[in-house]
Amino acid sequence: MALIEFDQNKPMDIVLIGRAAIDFNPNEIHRTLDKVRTFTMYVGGSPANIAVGVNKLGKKVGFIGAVSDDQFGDFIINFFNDRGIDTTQIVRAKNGEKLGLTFTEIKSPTESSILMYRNMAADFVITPEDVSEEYIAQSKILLVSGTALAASPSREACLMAINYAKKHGTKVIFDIDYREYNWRSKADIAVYYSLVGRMSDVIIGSREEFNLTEYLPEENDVADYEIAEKYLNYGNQIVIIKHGKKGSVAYGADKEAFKVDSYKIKLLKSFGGGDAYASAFIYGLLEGWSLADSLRHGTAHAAMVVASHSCSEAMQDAPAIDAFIQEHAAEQVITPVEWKVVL
Ligand SMILES: Nc1ncnc2c1ncn2[C@@H]1O[C@H](COP(=O)(O)OP(=O)(O)O)[C@@H](O)[C@H]1O
Ligand SMILES: O=C(O)C[C@@H](O)[C@H](O)C(=O)COP(=O)(O)O
Repeated sequence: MALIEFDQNKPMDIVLIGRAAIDFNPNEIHRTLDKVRTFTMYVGGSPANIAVGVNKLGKKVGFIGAVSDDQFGDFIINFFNDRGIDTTQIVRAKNGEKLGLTFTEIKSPTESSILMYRNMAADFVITPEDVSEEYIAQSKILLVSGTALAASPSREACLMAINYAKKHGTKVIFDIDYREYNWRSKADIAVYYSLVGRMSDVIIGSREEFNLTEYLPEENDVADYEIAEKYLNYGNQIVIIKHGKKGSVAYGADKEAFKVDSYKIKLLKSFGGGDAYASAFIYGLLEGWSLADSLRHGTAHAAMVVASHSCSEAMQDAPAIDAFIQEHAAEQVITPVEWKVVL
């Protein structure tokens, strides 16, 4: 019995609301950004990466967002259109707002960082009026990406989208997706993240992101399972807490809990894993797989993408992920654990 039952009469598999942006990843690696001369330009933005990932896995994907009215906005829309990702719900910023740009830094074989240029970001101009109730009603899943809650009217657009999803039985996945830029305060983060977390069906976030959701200091003694129980009690079916290269823990409403180790790979960059994880995990849910199989697929996909130069263009299809899992069959990454496991 799948943890989450989807309405198979809904023709769209997932619609995502949030930012589409651009990643400029350095071609010269293992040096600081000020020493880089050339970059490769990729579609970026966590929800856009997830959209590309779920699309690559063969699912029907739509995107709700706002992009700049310039060549960078064209790049996003053309990239999505070329892959069959529906762009009918993407609007153009009207007052010169710019597409978010992320300059990534691959400092060393183990250390990366991202530098975001998000002044007058176009993705924040999506309004509640831009959100179509009918569009959301015909999708099995709505994914809300947390950074879209950082400013209005994008914040209200997300809450409107959630209202439509709850009205029409569309499952809500909250990818916490914290980016420091644009938030007024940590209190605002806690207000909006916890609000959406009380309305979602699945929450995915790093432990740092859950600390922000709970308004906890970085150093605290709250265990993962305590946070998970809170959001399961609000009605979530699954809570996933990611811990970087240490892996993740997952808690199901059916009281199953799993510790998930990372696969051993040659790391190229430490970002991109979360979006790959989310896309392949969601694919597993849509396929009706067990929690464990969906977690394995997400973890394998994450490993493949952190070993690659791109995020969006490194997303894999199902046969490639299955082959990776076979090649790494000796690594038993999934362990059923006691509910109160501490990573
Ligand atoms: N160094 C690594 N080697 C292998 N897998 C990794 C590594 N870092 C992250 N991952 C995988 O990517 C997933 C998400 O990474 P994490 O950093 O927690 O999220 P995010 O990328 O959203 O910040 C992890 O749960 C893990 O499965
Ligand atoms: O989310 C952004 O705007 C930056 C992303 O495009 C970038 O690829 C990245 O940081 C990936 O995010 P992650 O998967 O959460 O590490």
